[in-house]
Amino acid sequence: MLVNVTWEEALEYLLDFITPLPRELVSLKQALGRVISRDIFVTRDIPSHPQSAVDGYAIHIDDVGLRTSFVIKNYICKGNFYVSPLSPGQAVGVLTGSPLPAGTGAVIPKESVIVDENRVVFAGKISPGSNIRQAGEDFRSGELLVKRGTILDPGMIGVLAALGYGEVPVYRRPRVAILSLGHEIVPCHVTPAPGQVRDSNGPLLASLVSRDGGEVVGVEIAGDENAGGAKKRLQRLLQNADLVLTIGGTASGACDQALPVLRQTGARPLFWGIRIKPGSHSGAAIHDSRLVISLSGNPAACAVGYQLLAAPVLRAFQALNPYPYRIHALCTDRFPKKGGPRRFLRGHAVCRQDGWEVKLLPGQKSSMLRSLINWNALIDLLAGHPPLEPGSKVPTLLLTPLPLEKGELTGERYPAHPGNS
Ligand SMILES: Nc1nc2c(c(=O)[nH]1)N[C@H]1C(S)=C(S)[C@@H](COP(=O)(O)OP(=O)(O)OC[C@H]3O[C@@H](n4cnc5c(N)ncnc54)[C@H](O)[C@@H]3O)O[C@H]1N2
Ligand code: MOO
Repeated sequence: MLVNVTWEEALEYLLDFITPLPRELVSLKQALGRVISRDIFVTRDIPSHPQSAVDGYAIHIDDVGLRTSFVIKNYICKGNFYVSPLSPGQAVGVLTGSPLPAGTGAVIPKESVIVDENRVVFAGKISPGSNIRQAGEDFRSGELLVKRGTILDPGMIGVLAALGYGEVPVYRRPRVAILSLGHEIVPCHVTPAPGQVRDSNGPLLASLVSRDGGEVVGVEIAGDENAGGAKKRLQRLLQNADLVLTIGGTASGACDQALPVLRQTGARPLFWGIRIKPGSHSGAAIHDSRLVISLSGNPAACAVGYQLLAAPVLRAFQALNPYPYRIHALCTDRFPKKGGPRRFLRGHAVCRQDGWEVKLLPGQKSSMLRSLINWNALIDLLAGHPPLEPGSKVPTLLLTPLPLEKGELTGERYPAHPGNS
């Protein structure tokens, strides 16, 4: 077992054990946020045939811009989509989206014509192709639509539905079990007795896992079970999970049981201890082909350990790029501590007109929960760093998938009312 490794080394040891999970078909209704497991091509033109863009009258190509009066041949309406080709001098009444008869050169909107019994008169100007949606103008058959490894978003789901995909091929979601090992931990709905602590890390990790595309298959607490009980619990969770996250007991105190319990299950430790703060006692082990990542019990250390170790693993299981986005951001606040190991500070990053800015969140002790509110970035301070001053540029990891391009502000959400100033 390797001890006190760098974060990069820890990550590579973990990623070396991961291959993308098997593929499965899911219904389009369940596909939002899932990762597509093979390239998907457009299977037919959209629209599949020329269509009218307006309610009006289709006229022949030879009449466009020349003739003003037409004989109404018939109407394409609900239940009557077939019409024989148009001839010069004829008009066919159409609705928005109607297929157009062969020979159509333009569609005149109905508000621009005068209808007189079986004739329609149009005195305005119209050019060839007006008000016609051409076949394939939106998507062309054979075009690459969604690349393997893409996270499906609502727009893609709309296009897949238009193409008739009832199901799509995706990578299976990683199954993740969460186990709190601390003897003092009780479920969050329980009023804790003196010395007991509500389980906040379990629900925290469960929501991070769900947000990152994982399926939470258990959130359990070993509580006051003896080591044998915790071992059995972990063994059972390992049977149904690709990844188990244990919480607490990572330091080397008398009651710290993460590493001993892992060893009792027959898991092989990969590394223990990382040269970072918080999360310095995190470790990992492998059991058959299942991974266990042991995170600190201290809430902020647990959350940072998750982002640095577990989130990349979840992405790798789904064939996504595992590494977090790195930006350089202007830090708005002071952090007085200096020196010590590489430190990850919790921050809130925003993209301003002139670049990224990161605010240091209050409550940076690893025992505190406060910095997890509005948390979307980790400021990465190298070992031996000087105090952080406002206005310094800092390497920062982004924790939520955000577009990296600098956005233009297109308007104000709540423009100031002249009377309110
Ligand atoms: N003598 C030393 N003591 C400690 C060291 C050290 O190096 N030497 N390291 C400190 C650091 S740094 C950290 S981080 C923690 C690591 O603690 P463990 O991973 O062993 O976690 P526990 O001792 O079990 O718990 C720590 C803290 O977290 C609370 N906790 C645990 N589980 C949960 C949960 N599911 N939900 C909410 N809170 C939880 C627990 O009650 C403790 O308060 O060790 C330091 N000590
Ligand atoms: O490892 Mo502790 O997480 O440094 O705070």
